[in-house]
Amino acid sequence: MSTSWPEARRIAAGAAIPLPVTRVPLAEACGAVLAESLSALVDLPPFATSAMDGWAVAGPGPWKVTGQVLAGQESSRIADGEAVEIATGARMPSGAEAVLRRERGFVDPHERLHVGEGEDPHSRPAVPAPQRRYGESAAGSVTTRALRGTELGLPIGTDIRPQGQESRRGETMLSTGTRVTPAVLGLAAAAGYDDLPVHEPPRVTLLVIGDELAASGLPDGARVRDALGPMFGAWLAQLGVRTTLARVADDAGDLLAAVASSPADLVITTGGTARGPVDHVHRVLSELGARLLVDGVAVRPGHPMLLAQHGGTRHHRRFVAGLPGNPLAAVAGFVTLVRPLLRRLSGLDGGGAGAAASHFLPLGDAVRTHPTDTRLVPVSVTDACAAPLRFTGPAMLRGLALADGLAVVPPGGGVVALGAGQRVEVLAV
Ligand SMILES: Nc1nc2c(c(=O)[nH]1)N[C@H]1C(S)=C(S)[C@@H](COP(=O)(O)OP(=O)(O)OC[C@H]3O[C@@H](n4cnc5c(N)ncnc54)[C@H](O)[C@@H]3O)O[C@H]1N2
Ligand code: MOO
Repeated sequence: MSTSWPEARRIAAGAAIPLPVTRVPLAEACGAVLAESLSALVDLPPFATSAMDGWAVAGPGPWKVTGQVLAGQESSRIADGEAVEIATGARMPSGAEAVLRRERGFVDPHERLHVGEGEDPHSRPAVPAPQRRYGESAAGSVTTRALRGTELGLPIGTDIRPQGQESRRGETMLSTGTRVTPAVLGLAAAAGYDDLPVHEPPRVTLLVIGDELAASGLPDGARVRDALGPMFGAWLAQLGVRTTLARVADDAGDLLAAVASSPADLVITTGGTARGPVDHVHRVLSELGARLLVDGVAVRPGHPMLLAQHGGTRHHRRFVAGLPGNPLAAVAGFVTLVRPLLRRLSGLDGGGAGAAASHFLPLGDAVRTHPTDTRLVPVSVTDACAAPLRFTGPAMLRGLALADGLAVVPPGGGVVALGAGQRVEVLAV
């Protein structure tokens, strides 16, 4: 009895429990999923810094320039009427109230800093003046009042990055269940982390079944190239999964040994799910005493897909996902069963950038429905519409290779097509 497509997806997501938590150095954390929320270990920035190269000033100008402070240096307090030359990112001296950008001020021959541009070419700033000068209105005319006003003092806080502007110490910046991306690593480092608590990445054994499959070279005689090993190997790596690939002959004993000896959290098989003379997946699962959670799904392509649980313990479950051999059918099995299961094992809970595996879009063209089964249709996304592609038979990958996603077309019942403009879920591929 086949399971409906939405139910199969729910069963796969609900079957797994997140893998144990471990702390790993930042250099090893990319792709894993945060097992705790990420809070700042310090204020960010940890101290007030200059946002620009120029001068840190205190009180009204003109100012006496008393020294220089570079990024990474400490500086002493400045008093009203004083300034220090300052570099972007340098710690603001105490007493300083604002930063005057280099291109908006000049130092006269008596070491006094003014707002504006100096008359003496030697006193001009090294950096060319911008087209619109400080105190100039957006319309382009310099108003004397604005210039005189700025000479009196810059608005307090000008071009200063205040301490804690981005985050206060202890503030939660990312929630548990966020995928660690390069940006997350950068943020974690800035916030003071050397290692991160993450879920162990799932381990997968990918068993590509079929005597007819060649691993390299041109297909010859009655053999074809294995398309699924390269495709799923790369896809699993993108999901942060450690994968071992093995090719298995159409032999029940070989398959049984390969599944039984795998230490992985999830064994994925491809091929051998139907009822042909050498389709051994069901028999092998039965010999292993595996419990079938999903045995056939009302979806096109991919209806022979299955999911089973075998061995493992109460706290560490182990699974077998049987994907059909037809390549696009195998992809349907991957997005329906494998990806939801792996997301849950990894500890993903839907938070964070790039976490969404699907979104909703209007169809660019009408799509035929299946009376009783969900259809997964390769689509390209143009002008925020999902446009169905050609070359999308179950044995084909040409359409999928151009696709941005798979549109989920629910069973039609009596309705033969979904019209253009109807909104559908689009699964990322
Ligand atoms: N009598 C029936 N026959 C079939 C049915 C059915 O309901 N009744 N379902 C068909 C459907 S739908 C599918 S999908 C396939 C599923 O078959 P299997 O999972 O048993 O897969 P195989 O028979 O091993 O292979 C099918 C097809 O796919 C090619 N293949 C397999 N692995 C790869 C690979 N790694 N790379 C490229 N191509 C691969 C294989 O050569 C076959 O052409 O069953 C239908 N039959
Ligand atoms: O499930 Mo088969 O999916 O139609 O190719």
